[in-house]
Formats: sequence, structure tokens, C-alpha cells
Amino acid sequence: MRVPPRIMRRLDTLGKRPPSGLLRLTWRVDIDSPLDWLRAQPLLPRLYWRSRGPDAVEHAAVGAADERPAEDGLPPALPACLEDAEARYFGGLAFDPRDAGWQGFGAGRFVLPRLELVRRKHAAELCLNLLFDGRDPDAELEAARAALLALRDARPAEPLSPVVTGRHDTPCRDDWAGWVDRATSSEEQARAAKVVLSRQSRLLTRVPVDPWVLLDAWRRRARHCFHFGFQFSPEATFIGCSPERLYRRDGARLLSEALAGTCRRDGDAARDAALAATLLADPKNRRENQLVHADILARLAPLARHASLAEPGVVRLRALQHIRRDIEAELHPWVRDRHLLAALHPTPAVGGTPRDAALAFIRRHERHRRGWYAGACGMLSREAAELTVAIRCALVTAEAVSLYAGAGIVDGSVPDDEWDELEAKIADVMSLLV
Ligand SMILES: C=C(O[C@@H]1C=C(C(=O)O)C=C[C@H]1O)C(=O)O
Ligand SMILES: [Mg+2]
Repeated sequence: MRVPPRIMRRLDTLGKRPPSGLLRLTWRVDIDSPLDWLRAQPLLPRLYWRSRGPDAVEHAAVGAADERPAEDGLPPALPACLEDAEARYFGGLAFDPRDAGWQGFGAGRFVLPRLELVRRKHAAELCLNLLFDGRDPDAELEAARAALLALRDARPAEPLSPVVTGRHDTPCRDDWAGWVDRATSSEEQARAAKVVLSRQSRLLTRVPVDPWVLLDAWRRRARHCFHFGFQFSPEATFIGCSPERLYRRDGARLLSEALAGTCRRDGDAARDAALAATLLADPKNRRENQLVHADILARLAPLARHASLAEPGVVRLRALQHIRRDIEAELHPWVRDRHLLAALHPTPAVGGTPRDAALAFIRRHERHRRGWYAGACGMLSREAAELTVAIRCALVTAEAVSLYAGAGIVDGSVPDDEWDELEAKIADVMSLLV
């Protein structure tokens, strides 16, 4: 891939008198499909992030100019030299702050990419990040040159074909029914009014699935979702299309939401509307949602000057509908993303409430490792941050695609119905693979 000569010349002049802090060198590129570009790049990590909504900007990134592991399951503070910069870190946190995470992913990590491709509606640009924070400036320039040399042209993909040869569910249906009965028993209900239980469906594949090709096909069926992908090693890639925002922060203005409570769609507008009305009136589904917004508002209270809750609405996805209530808050000026993540994650939409009792139930029963499933992932910067709740996702390895789905178990939950809800939540991605 051609890099403008002025960028190379700039690196040469920087060698003579290196600056301090972050330097971003940017140039226009002619790239229509950031995912086709990303899958052609040899450099790791490979990262992809697109926020929700029709005007969202696409980010595809490779390599690391800086990398911050999240210790204690909390996101790292961004380095002081970046406080003024436009630097964007991409990454995520595992679901359980006590879990070491999946192999290669860790409890959490955020990366300032070496190269970031940013695509807005009609234009794309590449940005090279150089960090002069006391490290050897020559080594930094050398790493930047090597990253530029490694750049490859976008490579259009072969379409996906069915590749699944087997499926293993953890838990199986019987164990699931036992857990739901247990979580809804009066004894457990006294401890946790809501526990979100989950399942891993490991789909064995005849040939390795290209995670970026799968994400590209999936995102087209999940238009009103966040789209993400994280690959830190050749062995495993985490991708997903999640409808759920953990939060978006613009300066001190915060948007969050309670997304919980689910029913199917019927392919017909009138029947969809009738199902949505039933959903909004259903006590079990209302309870699932109510426990989420009550917890988010309570946790925001010490961090915000004020916070407000919108009326319930229904989000329509391809095969499902969810109850959603938007939350808006004005944060105190001292609040950082570390505080927000520590307070909000994991919300009762994916953990349960009270948090400790729900996590204890999950740790006691679930045998698969959630890793980054139901974690928080997205983008952090000084000015703004946005994180999605990492649901509707898949971990892609050479031999298998593992899908994850959970359901909020509250008083009134019926094991078979909750199992069907899990099936509906993986239906979109399944239909691309089998
Ligand atoms: C946990 C998941 O989804 C969550 C559970 C929901 C529910 O039980 O109704 C709905 C949306 C999410 O809050 C998942 O998709 O894995
Ligand atoms: Mg539910």
C-alpha cells in the first residue's frame, strides 16, 4: 500500500529533533471497506470499532503504539502525556473483574493503535500514531517505519459458506432448567432478584472461519448495533454486533440505557407491534428492565449532578425486540472513565442484582468461561468515550466459533422460554454459519 512520500520525509526529519508527547500523522486513503483492509494486514493487534447509528464513524486499526493492560479489572488511566491529545484507545474489559479473561485477552486491555483507519460517510483517512513519552525516540521511529512497510492493500473476501460440523452447548438444556429453577427459588431470590445466566455454543468448523468476513456479513444484518472486533494474537478473535450501550460520554455529558426484556419478531409490522405492546406490559420483562435502570441510576448518583430516565421504548432488531429506557446524566467534573466503568460494569443486564450475589451465583454454576463476553468494549479518549456491552458476540478460533448468549432470570422465568430466548439471540450469526 502506497504511503505518501511526505509522511516518510516527516519521519526522517523527526529523527533529528524528536518532539514530546503524541504525534499523529494523517493522510487520505481510498478505502471503501475497512474490514477488507483490516483482514489484509499482517500486523497485530487488529481492532475494529463502529458505534451505533447511521452516521457512526468506522475505525479499523492495527499494531500498538501503546498498550495498557487493565489491572484489577479496571481500565487504566490514560498516560499524562496524552491528556491534551486526540488519542483514542480501543479495547475492552472481561465480564468478571475477578476473571483473568480468555487466553490472549486478559482481564482487559486498551490499545493506542499504531495505525488507525477512520472512515466517515464519504472519506477515509489513515493515521500514524507516534508516542514520545520518554522511550527511545529512534526505536519509536523505527517501529513506525516498519508498520508503514507492512501495510497491505485491501483484499476483497470470498463469501462465507456453511462450515459447521458439530455443536456443543454448555450448559446443556437440562442443566439450564436446573439453574433457572434454582435462581427462581425463594431462597436464591432473597439473595439476588435477578441473575443473568449464559450459555456457550461451540460450533465446530470444517475449515477456519475468517472472523472479519463473518463480522462483515453479520453487521449487515445488525444495522442498529455496535460492531466490534478484537484480535491480539493469531489464535483468537472476538467479534460482535451488540444492540446495547454501556455508556457514551462527551465531556461531562453521559448517555446510558437499560436494555433488557425480550420478545421475538414476526416479520409482519402489525404482529410486531402487538408483540411489542405485550412485551411492554409483561410483568416479568418489565422487572428485568426495571432492575437494570434502578441499578444504573443508583450507581450514577454519586458521580452525577443529575440524571434522568426516559420512558420505555422498544428496540427492534432483526429477529428480536427489547425494552429500552434511555438514561442521561451530567457528570461531576472529576469523573473519569475509570470511575464510570467501575461503577457501571457489569450492569444487571448481563450480571444481575445485587451485583455480588449475582456474580457469586454465576461463578458457582457456569462452567464455561465468559471471558470478554458480557464485558465492556469500545473506545476511550480524553474528550469522549463509548463502550458497548459485549453481547451478541463470537470468539473465533481455527477449529470453532463459540457463540455466547444470556438471559435475565427473575421471578416468573420459565426454563424453556429462557432457553428459546438464548436461541433467538444467536439466530442471526448462526444463520451465516450453518
Ligand atoms: C445477556 C444478553 O442479553 C441481555 C439480556 C436480555 C434479556 O434477558 O431480556 C436482553 C438484553 C440484554 O440485556 C445476551 O444477549 O447475551
Ligand atoms: Mg430476558
